[in-house]
Amino acid sequence: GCSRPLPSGAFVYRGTFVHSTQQTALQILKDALLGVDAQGKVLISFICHKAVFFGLLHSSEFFMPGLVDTHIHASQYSYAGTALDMPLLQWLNAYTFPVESCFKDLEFARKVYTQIVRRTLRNGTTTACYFATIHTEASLLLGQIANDFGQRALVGKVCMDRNDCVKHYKETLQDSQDETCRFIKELLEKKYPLVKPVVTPRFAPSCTGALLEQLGEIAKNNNLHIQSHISETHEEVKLVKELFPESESYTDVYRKHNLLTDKTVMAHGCHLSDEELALFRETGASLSHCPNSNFSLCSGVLNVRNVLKHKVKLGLGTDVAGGYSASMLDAVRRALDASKVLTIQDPKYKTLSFEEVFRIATLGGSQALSLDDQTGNFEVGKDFDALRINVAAEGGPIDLIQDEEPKVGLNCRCACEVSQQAIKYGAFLGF
Ligand SMILES: O=c1[nH]c(=O)c2nc[nH]c2[nH]1
Ligand SMILES: [Zn+2]
Repeated sequence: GCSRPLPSGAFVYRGTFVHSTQQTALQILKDALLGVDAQGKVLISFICHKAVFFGLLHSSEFFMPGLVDTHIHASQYSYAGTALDMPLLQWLNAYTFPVESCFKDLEFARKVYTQIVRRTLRNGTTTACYFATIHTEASLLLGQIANDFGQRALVGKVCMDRNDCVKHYKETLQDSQDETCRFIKELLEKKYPLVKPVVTPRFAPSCTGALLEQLGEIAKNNNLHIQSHISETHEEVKLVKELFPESESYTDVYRKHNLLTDKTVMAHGCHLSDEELALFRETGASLSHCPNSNFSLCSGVLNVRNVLKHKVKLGLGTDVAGGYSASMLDAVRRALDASKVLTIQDPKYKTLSFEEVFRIATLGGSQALSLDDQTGNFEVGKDFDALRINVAAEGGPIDLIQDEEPKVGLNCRCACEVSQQAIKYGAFLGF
């Protein structure tokens, strides 16, 4: 409350704060105060407080939570923006597996991983859930680079013991299991404060049932996160049916092998049935919506409204390099486009609002990764994981119409104030 003194080392910011809560998709708090303790935790939020030291924001600035990229292939950054002329299964064989096999070379890995971590941070991604490759050393290096740059990250060494097309890019069952254990052990031993391992079967078609079984065990025994892909294209769903005839659905394949938990995030899910979404809800597993990738590879359009109706946790992902952009701002725009495509097809479909997509990109992502005790919004006790946005930044990508005294009756926008329009257009949609 107002009368309690701030602990030493604490800092108070004053200005505009924009974030999401469970109740409100987009809350804009003007001239608010937020206290941060010496450990970087939010101490008080949005209350009056007699504090001496202010970090005062300019009127054209605001704070928002760091963006959460719930699905990105760090190893595919080198060919982002190219090679989008094939459907998923051919695309993997023609482009992805040959490039990923190059990460045996640690110097190549260092170059690409440094670039992607730097780029995503510059784009405002303070939390990323990464796929690396099958190579343990390079995957450990990605963890080290994320830690060095101060990005919160889940890092996955990819597991795959089935690959008929690019024969050298796969592991034996034993190697995949042993190397996954080594990767987890060595990454945890580094005690990076923000970087954790995630158990990463590539997707069901790349894994034998025996490997999925082992990975489910490893995740359970070490209480780890799990990530994979699910139901991205019709062709893939059909292939999974052929490869796992004993399972009732694609989702059932993962469930049977203990890979659906409340720390699981599955990318895509474009073609999941209502029964499968119910399984996600029951197990607490989440989905990562990757609209740029879904459009670029012509995979499908996720019905986000239906996912939300089933109360399945949902985040946004760039899915580089199926998605050509490493920016979560692009993911926000593409998510709005995807929703509008569904409304064009069926005018009764309730289009997602910008506010809802903002929440999915921040709070939703943190929930999807089960990191919402640490990040996602400015609730007390979470890390102060924030972006400081200046919509009037010199040389910035947008123009605000300046008018120091807006005239009544004219629709003037004043650059001296962070308006709803500036937040929406300036910070997200305008460039
Ligand atoms: O978009 C995708 N990118 C990938 O690398 C991949 N692997 C399996 N399924 C996949 N989907
Ligand atoms: Zn992917």
